[in-house]
Amino acid sequence: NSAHHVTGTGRGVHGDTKTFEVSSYQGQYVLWDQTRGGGIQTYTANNGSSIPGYLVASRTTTFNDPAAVDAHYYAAKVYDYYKNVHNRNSYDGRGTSLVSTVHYGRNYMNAFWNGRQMVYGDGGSQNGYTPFSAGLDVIAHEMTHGVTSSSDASQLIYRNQSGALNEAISDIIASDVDSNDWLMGEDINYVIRDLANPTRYNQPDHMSKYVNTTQDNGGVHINSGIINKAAYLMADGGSHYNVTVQGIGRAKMAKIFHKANLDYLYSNSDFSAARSACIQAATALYGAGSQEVQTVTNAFAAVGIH
Ligand SMILES: CCCCC[C@H](S)C(=O)N[C@@H](Cc1ccccc1)C(=O)N[C@@H](C)C(=O)O
Ligand SMILES: [Zn+2]
Repeated sequence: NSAHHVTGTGRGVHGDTKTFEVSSYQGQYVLWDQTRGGGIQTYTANNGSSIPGYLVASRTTTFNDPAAVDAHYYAAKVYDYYKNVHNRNSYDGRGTSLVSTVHYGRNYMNAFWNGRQMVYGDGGSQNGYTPFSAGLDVIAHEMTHGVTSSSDASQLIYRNQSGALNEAISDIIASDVDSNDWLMGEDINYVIRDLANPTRYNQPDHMSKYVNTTQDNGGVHINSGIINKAAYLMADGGSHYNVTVQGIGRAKMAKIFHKANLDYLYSNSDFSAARSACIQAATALYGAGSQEVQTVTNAFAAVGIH
């Protein structure tokens, strides 16, 4: 009812004033947007590790927790992206409420999806103590893990090639949401991946450079560079290892990966299965023999996946 559609305001981590949907609750205002799906709720762990923690509240409609303001604002942005671009209601397509927790742990230099919700650390000395919720690409990355894990087809086991694919899909969709560059982490003072040039941040950009390791769940944040590069080539085109790719644009590339994730990938799909899944998705979306199918085929060939 109308009591619930209250406009809140607050400054984000970078000092910018944002407005967002809040609710009146027990005589206070809380970061609970009841206008999107089953709701968007933002909590704080108060630098503890039990989640979700406490619903962020304020005595007025002004909120003074920049990390929470950004988490809440960007969660709504990514909700709207999935609804408007992919016609998907929340991460599971069923409108399940979207929950975030900020101020997780102490100087925690990461963000993650714990199977049910998004969780953000406050950052540390390596990124100027910038909370991880200050980056739209971070929120989009984490929510996309929720999409992947709720797609009964894929799950994409978080290890080795299926895990690197899981990570790549989160980066790829995040690059369509935060679409003015191909970098990951630029808004949290922590650029750690570049889809256009994975080698810039020590990621492989071709199968011949695949890293077999026990670190990082079998290199899920390392080998994702190979799939990330293929996605970049699909979108912007280019020549890579003597293979030329005709770009089809970021939007079509993201539709192909999203459809592949939901309909054609499975828990232990490897990089070769990702190629097949993207070809099948492009065929379903744009037709056999379409430029899009050709571009997908060539992009995977360019990174050594046939
Ligand atoms: C706790 C277990 C590890 C979870 C890893 C999460 S899903 C993850 O991949 N987080 C992103 C955060 C991110 C997203 C976009 C831009 C910058 C940073 C990530 O890449 N984490 C790196 C630091 C990592 O875990 O190695
Ligand atoms: Zn991730």
